[in-house]
Amino acid sequence: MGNWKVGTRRSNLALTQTNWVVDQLKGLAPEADFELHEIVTKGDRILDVTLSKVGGKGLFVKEIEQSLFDKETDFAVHSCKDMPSELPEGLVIGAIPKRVDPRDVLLSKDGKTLDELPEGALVGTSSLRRSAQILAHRPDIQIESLRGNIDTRVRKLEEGNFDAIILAAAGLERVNFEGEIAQFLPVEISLPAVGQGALAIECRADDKEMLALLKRIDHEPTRRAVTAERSFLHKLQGGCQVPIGAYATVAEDNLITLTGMVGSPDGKQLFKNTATGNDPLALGIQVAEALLAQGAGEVLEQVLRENQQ
Ligand SMILES: NCc1[nH]cc(CCC(=O)O)c1CC(=O)O
Repeated sequence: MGNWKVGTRRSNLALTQTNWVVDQLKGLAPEADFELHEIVTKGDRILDVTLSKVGGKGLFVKEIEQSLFDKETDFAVHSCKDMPSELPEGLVIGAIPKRVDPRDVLLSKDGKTLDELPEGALVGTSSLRRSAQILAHRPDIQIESLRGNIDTRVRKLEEGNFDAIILAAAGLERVNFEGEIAQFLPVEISLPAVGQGALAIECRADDKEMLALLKRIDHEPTRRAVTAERSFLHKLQGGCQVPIGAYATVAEDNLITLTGMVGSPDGKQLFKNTATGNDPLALGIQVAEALLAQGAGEVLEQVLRENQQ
């Protein structure tokens, strides 16, 4: 039943994730057919500029969403953290499979941990969220921009351009680079990006047959956690260009505990709040409002002003 066209980015990580999803679906619907369509996004094309300066939300998803609207594809596999907090009218997230490790990790010369890095060490990351939190923990560290696919970033570390780099555990795990990890950063030090470690499968809102198939690989606790994180992000109007982090877990009683963070890129100001609740949307808004009450709004406005310059 069904002949599905699948939109995917072309990177090793994107293809690995897409193939993983297709394998899951084939296991559930052996008679279905899947055809991969590789799509190059703006975020893939512009590699020489710091992400926060490229501007615009959804850098890695726009062209893929267009192909869904045009019916060139039927569903698309994204890293959840690359998805803007609001989807265009007519598209929905049909499934969020079980999340893998959400943490950030440090890769370094000689396997040094964050605390073992020498005074003034050079750390590569283009994420304001990561730089804010690293600098809050180690103000002596020098941060330098680092973009590109996982392979490119690891190569730049190996070529000696940095003392350490920071990446997502999930991406490394998926492309079998875990061996390179020097340290899993505790979420108390580096709160992950919203949705980090989870996949989001997007499709047309009116495609009933597609939705019925995707529902079978949806993981309810992950969806609840990620929905709370995305509600938090949406309330703060954030994208990948602002220093915002969030991480939610779901306990056995189904209650969600969400921690949210807003920081200044220099790490001198870091606002955090944790709350527990049953309704993911309300919980996200509650944690966002707690941060705004602490003064996080001014920090976010400052970052947005600087990005526009
Ligand atoms: N921003 C790019 C991106 N999008 C998703 C992942 C990793 C996989 C994930 O978090 O699900 C990465 C690489 C990274 O941040 O290290």
